[in-house]
Amino acid sequence: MPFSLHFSPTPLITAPSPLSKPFFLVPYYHTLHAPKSPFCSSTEHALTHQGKKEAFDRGPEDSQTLPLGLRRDAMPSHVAVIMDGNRRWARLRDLPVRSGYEAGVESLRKIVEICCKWGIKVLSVFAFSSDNWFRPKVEVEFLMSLFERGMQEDTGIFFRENIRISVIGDLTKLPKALQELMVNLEEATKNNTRFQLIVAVSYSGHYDVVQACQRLALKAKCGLIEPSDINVSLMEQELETNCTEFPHPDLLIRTSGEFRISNFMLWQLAYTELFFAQSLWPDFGEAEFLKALLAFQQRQRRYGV
Ligand SMILES: CC(C)=CCC/C(C)=C/CC/C(C)=C/COP(=O)(O)OP(=O)(O)O
Repeated sequence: MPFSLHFSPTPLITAPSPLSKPFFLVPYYHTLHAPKSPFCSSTEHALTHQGKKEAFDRGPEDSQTLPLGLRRDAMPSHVAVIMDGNRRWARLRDLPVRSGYEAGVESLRKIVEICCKWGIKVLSVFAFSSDNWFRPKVEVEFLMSLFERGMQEDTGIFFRENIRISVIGDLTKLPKALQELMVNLEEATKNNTRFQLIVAVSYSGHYDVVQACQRLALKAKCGLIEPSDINVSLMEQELETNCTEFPHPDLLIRTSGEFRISNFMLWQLAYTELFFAQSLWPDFGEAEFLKALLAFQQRQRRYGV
């Protein structure tokens, strides 16, 4: 099951993740609020609009616990991740490449769960770059099948947990069935407000800037705008990250010890804080994520001022 998100302590869970431990069994946690079950008690209730309002529309202040030292008031709104090192992880274990990607999906699931618990609003992940099309066909096909399964299996979790899914990139290159699944899931979850997962597929920063320029050029050609109207704000309205309230990642994490941006969100990363982790993505878990967030909270962001 590549991308079925299991959140603790949802009663429907059959195989809880380590995070489903009661808060008092997780030693470095401290309680900021009395623990209360954050999720509603029945799927039916969760799926009604009223139930959704009552059960999920909570601000970060309702998250039960934060690890010691992590400040709620300095939490990044938008975290972007370059999930690097899946194939190396598999090779190190003499496993097929696909096992690396599958382990990568599991890692993503855990990080999404943590984002929801700790009150991060948006997570963008670089799941497939424009250049990844040049990888061996069998690998590309496997990744497409992973995306397909991710968009198909147990999508009810996105409604139960009030999660919005957005996909950015040149979707026209994807298999038609996958395009449809993505568009449908985006549409179905577009009013979910607790957390937004942005999946970048067939995406590159160059692609994004070029498609935005093309749209602006078209508007100018149709007489809707003057070329001299074009400014940062108009440009940002055309970038693919116009799907989120927080288009500029506060923090970018890249795993696997590489120190590159690799053509991810080039425009949007202008003032983003960067964090490079040694772990390969499938090994990147709660402890490492916490390290990145603590480092972020130590930074002084001056925006050139
Ligand atoms: C449903 C969903 C959103 C799935 C996401 C799956 C996932 C983890 C994709 C990552 C793909 C990718 C090309 C990573 C780069 O690391 P690499 O694999 O190239 O690793 P390497 O640097 O070791 O070769």
